[in-house]
Amino acid sequence: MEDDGGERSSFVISLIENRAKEFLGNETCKSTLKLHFLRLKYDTNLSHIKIQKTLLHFYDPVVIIVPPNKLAPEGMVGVSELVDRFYASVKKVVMARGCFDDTKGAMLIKNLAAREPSALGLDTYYKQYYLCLASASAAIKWIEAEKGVIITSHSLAVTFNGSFDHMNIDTTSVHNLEIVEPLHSALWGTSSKKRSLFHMLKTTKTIGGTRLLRANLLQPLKDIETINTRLDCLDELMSNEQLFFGLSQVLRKFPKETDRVLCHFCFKPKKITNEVLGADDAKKSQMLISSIILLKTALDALPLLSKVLKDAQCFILANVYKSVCENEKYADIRKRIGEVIDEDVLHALVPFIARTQQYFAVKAGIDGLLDIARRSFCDTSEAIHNLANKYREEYKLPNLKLPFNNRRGFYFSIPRKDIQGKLPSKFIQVVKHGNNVHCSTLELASLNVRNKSAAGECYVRTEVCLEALVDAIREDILMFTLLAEVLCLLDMIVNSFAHTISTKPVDRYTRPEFTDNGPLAIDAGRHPILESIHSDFVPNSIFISEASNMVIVMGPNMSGKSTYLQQVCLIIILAQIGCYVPAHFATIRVVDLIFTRMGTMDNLESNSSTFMTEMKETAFIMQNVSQRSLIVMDELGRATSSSDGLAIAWSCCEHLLSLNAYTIFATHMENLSKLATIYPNVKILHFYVDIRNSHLDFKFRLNDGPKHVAHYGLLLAEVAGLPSSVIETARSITSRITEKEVNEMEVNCLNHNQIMMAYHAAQRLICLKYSNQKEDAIRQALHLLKESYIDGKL
Ligand SMILES: Nc1ncnc2c1ncn2[C@@H]1O[C@H](COP(=O)(O)OP(=O)(O)OP(=O)(O)O)[C@@H](O)[C@H]1O
Repeated sequence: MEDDGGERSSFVISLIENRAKEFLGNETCKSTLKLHFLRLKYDTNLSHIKIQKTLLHFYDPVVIIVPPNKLAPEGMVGVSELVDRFYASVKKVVMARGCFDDTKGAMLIKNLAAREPSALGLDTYYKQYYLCLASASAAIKWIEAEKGVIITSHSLAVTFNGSFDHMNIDTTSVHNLEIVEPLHSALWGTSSKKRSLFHMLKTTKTIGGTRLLRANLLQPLKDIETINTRLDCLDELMSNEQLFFGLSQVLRKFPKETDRVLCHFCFKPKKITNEVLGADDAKKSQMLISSIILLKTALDALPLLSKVLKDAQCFILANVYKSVCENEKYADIRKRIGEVIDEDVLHALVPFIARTQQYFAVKAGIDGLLDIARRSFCDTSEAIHNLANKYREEYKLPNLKLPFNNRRGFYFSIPRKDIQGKLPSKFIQVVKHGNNVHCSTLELASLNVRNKSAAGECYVRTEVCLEALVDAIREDILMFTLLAEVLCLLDMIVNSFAHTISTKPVDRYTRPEFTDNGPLAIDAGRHPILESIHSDFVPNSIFISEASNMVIVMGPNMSGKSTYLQQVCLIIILAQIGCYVPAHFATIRVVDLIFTRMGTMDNLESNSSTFMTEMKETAFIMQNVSQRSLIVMDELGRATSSSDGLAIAWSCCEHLLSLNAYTIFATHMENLSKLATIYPNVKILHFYVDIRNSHLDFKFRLNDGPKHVAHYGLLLAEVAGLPSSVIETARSITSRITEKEVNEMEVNCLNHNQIMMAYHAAQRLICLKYSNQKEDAIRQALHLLKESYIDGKL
C-alpha cells in the first residue's frame, strides 16, 4: 500500500496483480493472493501521471477498480479517465462509492491477512492508510462477488509499501520529528510556528513551491544523482550572489498560482450558448479567463528569467535555460495571446480589479457583442458610483464606502460613528461588521442585478473570443506543465533552501556527501530548529557504519538525548531533499525508511496505554525494517517494570543488531551498556553532565563510553521543587536499594576477564566477516559465543 503522508490531491486505485489470475482461475481459495492497493496522487501535473504509469506498469494489473468518475474533485482529471487514457486494454471496474469503506477494509484486512495485524500497524496507522483500506474493501468485495468465492481467513499476503523512489517516513515519525507540525503546538502558541522543519524552510513564494517543499519533507529523495543535481544548483547559487539575488527577484514576477491554473485547460468546457449563465458556468468562464491572464503574466516574466540564467553552469539551471527559456514555443504562444488579449491586462488579486481586468481582457473591436456588454457593464457600474455619491450628500455620510465582493456584488460600508441614531429605512440588509455597518438599498440591489448580468454577458462573449486561443494552449499544455514544475522547483531551491542557508553565518551549513553502503558520519551536527532558539547550542557528532551499526546514547534526564536523536534524523532529511545541512561535515548512507519510537502519551484514540502504544510501534518497526533503514528509539521499555523493560530493550537491540539497518538507541538503563561487551558493533556514548555540590550542570556534549551519574533523578526532582522531606526519604530508600543491588551484582556478575574474552572473540569474528568466510557461519559462531556467555561456560 502506498501513502504519501497526507497530500490532498490523492485518490485510490485498486490493482490486482497478475498472480491473481492463478487464484481467480483456481477457486480453491487456499492459494495466497497478493493484492496491491495504491494510493496515488493525480492531477494534471505531468510527473504525477508518470508516477502512476510507472506503478501501474510495475504491477501489470489484470483489473483496475475505480470509484465513479464524478468523485474527482473540481478541476482534477478523474482517475477513471486516466485509466481509459493510459490503460485502455486493462479491464476497468467501476464500483459505487459506498464500496470504498475504510472501516470495513480494516476489518477485512485484519481477518484475511496472513501476517499478524500488529505487523500491518493497522491500530496505530489506521488514519494514515484509510484510502488504502477503503480500496481494499472494494477490491475484496469485487473478487468475492465476481467469482462467487469466499476468501478464507488469514490467506492474504498484505504489505504496506511506500513509494519506490522516495524515503518513507511513517506518520508517527513525521509527528515525532516535528517535520510538518511542532509537537505540543497548543503549548507553544503562535511562537510554535518556527518549531517545525517545514515552517523553518517555508520561505517559498508560490503555492506550488510550498507544496513541493512539504511533499519533499514528507518523502525525501533516494536517488543520489537527483540529490546531487540539487546540491550542485545550491553550490552555484551560494557562490554566485548575483545569480542568487537575480533569481529571487525574477521569481517574484511570476504569478503565485501558475501551476494551479493549468487544470482549467484540461477539460473542454460545455459549449457556451447565449442563454443566461448558471453560477457554475460563470465561475468556470471566469477561471479560464483569469488563467489566460495569469499565463500571459508568466510568459511576460520569461525573458527576465532567461537573462538571469544565461550563464548558469549547473545542470538544473542550465537545463531550465535550454528547455524553457530558449524554447521558442513560449514566445509563439505569447504572440498568440497578444493577438487577442490586451497588452495592459495584468493578473490582479483584489476581486473587483481582477474582475474588471477579466471583462476588458479581450482587445476592443474583436467582438461587437462583447463591446456592447462592456458598455452596459460600465454604465451600471457608473450608476452605482453615482448612487453612492447621492447617498453621501443626501444622508450626510461622507465616509460611506462602496466595497465589492464576488458573492454580494457592491454594498455600502458606513462607519458606525457616522450614524446618528438609526439608519434611514431605505437601507436594508443592515449588518454590524466591526466598527462599520454593511448594508444595501433596493436601488443598489437592482443595479447590482443589471451589473451582474452585463458581467455575465461579458464572460460569455470573452470566452467565445478565447475559444481558439484556449485550444492552442490546450495543445501545448505539456509546455506549461513543464514551466509550472520548473517554477515550483526553482522556488523551493532558491527561496527556501538557498535563502535559509544565506541567512545563517557563513559555513554554518555544509554540502552533505552520499554513499550507497558507507557510514553515516556527521561531524559537529546541530539541530536545525533549536540552534536558532539556543544561541549556545552545542554541536555533536555521530558515526555509524556496517561494522558498528548501533549507537546507544546514555545520559540523565534533560541531558540532550532526544534532541540529539531528532537532530540526526532532521539532518538526514535535509540532506536527502537536496539541501545543505547544519554540520561541519556530513556523509550519509542513503536512508530508505526512517522509523522513530519516541516517548508517547497514552493513545486515547486507539484505546492503548503508553506501554501498549510503545510495543505496537516497536512491533511495526521490527516487522517492516529494511536493510537501509534508520531506526531511532528513545527510551524503549520505560513504561513497564524495570526488569521487563530492560529485557525488552535488550532483546530489541539484539534483533536490530543482526540487521544491516542503522540504529540509534537512547536510554536511561545503564545495564544496556553491557551490550557493548558482547557485541562489537555496539557503540556506547553518553551525554556529559557535571555534578558539583549536588548540582547538575548540563554540558550537552556527547562523550565516548558509558558513565554512571549517581541519583540524578533525585537531583532533578529537587530542582523541580519537590519538598525536602520527600527528597530525604527518597534518598534513604535509594541508598538501601543500591546497597542490595551491589550485593546482588557481586554475586551474579561475570568477572572482567570473561567479558573481555568474549569481546575479543567477537571482534575476531567480525574480522573474519571481512575475510572470505560466509556470513551465516560467522553469525552462528557469534550466537554460540553469546549462548556460552549467558550460560557462564565461556
Ligand atoms: N546540544 C544542545 N545544546 C544546547 N541545548 C540543548 C542541547 N540539547 C538539548 N538542549 C536543551 O536541553 C533540553 C532537554 O533536552 P532533551 O529533551 O533532548 O533531553 P533528554 O535527555 O532527552 O531528557 P529526558 O531523558 O528527560 O527526555 C532541550 O529542551 C534543549 O533546550
